[in-house]
Amino acid sequence: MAYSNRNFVYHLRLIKSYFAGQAGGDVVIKVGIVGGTGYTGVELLRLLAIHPQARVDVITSRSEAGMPVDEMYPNLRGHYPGLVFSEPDTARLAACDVVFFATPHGVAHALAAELLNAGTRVIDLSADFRIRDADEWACWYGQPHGAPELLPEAVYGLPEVARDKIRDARLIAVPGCYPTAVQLGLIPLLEAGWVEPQGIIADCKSGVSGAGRGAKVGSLFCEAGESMKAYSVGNHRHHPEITQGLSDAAGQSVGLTFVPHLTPMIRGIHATLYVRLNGNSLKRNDVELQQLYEARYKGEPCVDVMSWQSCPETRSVRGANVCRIALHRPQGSDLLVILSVIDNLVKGASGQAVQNMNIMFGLEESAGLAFPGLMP
Ligand SMILES: NC(=O)C1=CN([C@@H]2O[C@H](COP(=O)(O)OP(=O)(O)OC[C@H]3O[C@@H](n4cnc5c(N)ncnc54)[C@H](OP(=O)(O)O)[C@@H]3O)[C@@H](O)[C@H]2O)C=CC1
Ligand SMILES: CC(=O)N[C@@H](CCC(=O)OP(=O)(O)O)C(=O)O
Repeated sequence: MAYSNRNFVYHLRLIKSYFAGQAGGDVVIKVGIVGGTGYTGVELLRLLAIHPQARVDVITSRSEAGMPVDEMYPNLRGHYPGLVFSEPDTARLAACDVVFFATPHGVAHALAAELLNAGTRVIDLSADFRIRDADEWACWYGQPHGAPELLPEAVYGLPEVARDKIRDARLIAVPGCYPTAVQLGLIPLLEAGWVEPQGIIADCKSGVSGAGRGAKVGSLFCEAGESMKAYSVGNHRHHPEITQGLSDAAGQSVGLTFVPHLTPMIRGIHATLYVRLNGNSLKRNDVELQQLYEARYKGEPCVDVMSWQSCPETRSVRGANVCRIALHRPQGSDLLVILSVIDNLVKGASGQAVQNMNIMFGLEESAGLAFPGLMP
């Protein structure tokens, strides 16, 4: 196949960013964000405000075009002088090194190819490229897949699994919030083959910001502020995404019951995961189980394996790009309970997106992300 001009531009940018990263540093990554007024969009702005090597050049909103960013979000006052929301404009976005899509499903389908062709890398926070099979995506998302030709090159951006692929990727599908908490909680056991791959139960609780900023009756304070409810029992759209990741880890298809709940907190995901040890692994003691997790996540900057039988709190990861995990084995039974917590807007979305950007551009993986959670 002929080496096109587009490929040349892309590889030139890649080489420049790689060497700038190796040089330790003074590279400035030009960032565009599509969907800057939503919760994941403003979280990207908060994180990138203190990022040492990124500069937000373009931020879009159709409804707030013309509005200064720090007028809409006063927490950003002083951080983005002169930055104004603008209508999505592909030419301006294509002048960026990387564009984040913090938009509803379907938007990245429509715009990603043009940006990639211009040599801009794309990090999509929506589910547009998370499921490998276009027909399965269409089935769960209720619309035809808008860019099936891009699926083969899309990399599922869970750094703890796909770091090497992320490094060279042009198009990243940032994992969903529930899928991040569930996969990180279960991957060590599934990779090791120590648990029954059928009969996995993921009982998950989410804060209300998971539903986005758009006005919805279910997100009103009077509806969600002092109440808790399960929803989409057995048919949530994250089911195929979680199953895909867990099956990859297990090397065979897994059986999963996934029950999400809406809880009266603003941020946070708490996943309580139930699995049964299989045949030979029944003999494993608590120390071996704990060591499995500690070894699997050794050196991972964004995963914290807590001590045996700890109870991680969502507030301990509030605002932080961390997944905290703890293991329990009730009364020495064959049942293991794994607790996994993240902030849905950080490790579950925007923080993980920035982590991917850091890897793609050869920066320190936790650049701009190494701060603790907010307690109380
Ligand atoms: N909230 C969360 O915890 C998580 C969210 N995600 C995913 O991230 C994405 C964004 O979520 P979230 O920030 O919560 O969503 P919001 O509803 O809060 O914000 C959506 C943003 O997209 C813009 N937008 C909407 N439609 C279009 C369009 N057709 N073209 C261009 N821009 C558009 C909106 O601005 P405007 O209409 O003014 O253009 C707004 O800025 C979603 O796909 C979501 O599923 C992933 C993980 C966690
Ligand atoms: C509380 C709540 O409503 N959560 C959302 C999931 C978060 C989200 O935006 O989904 P993606 O990760 O697929 O982008 C939901 O259940 O639909």
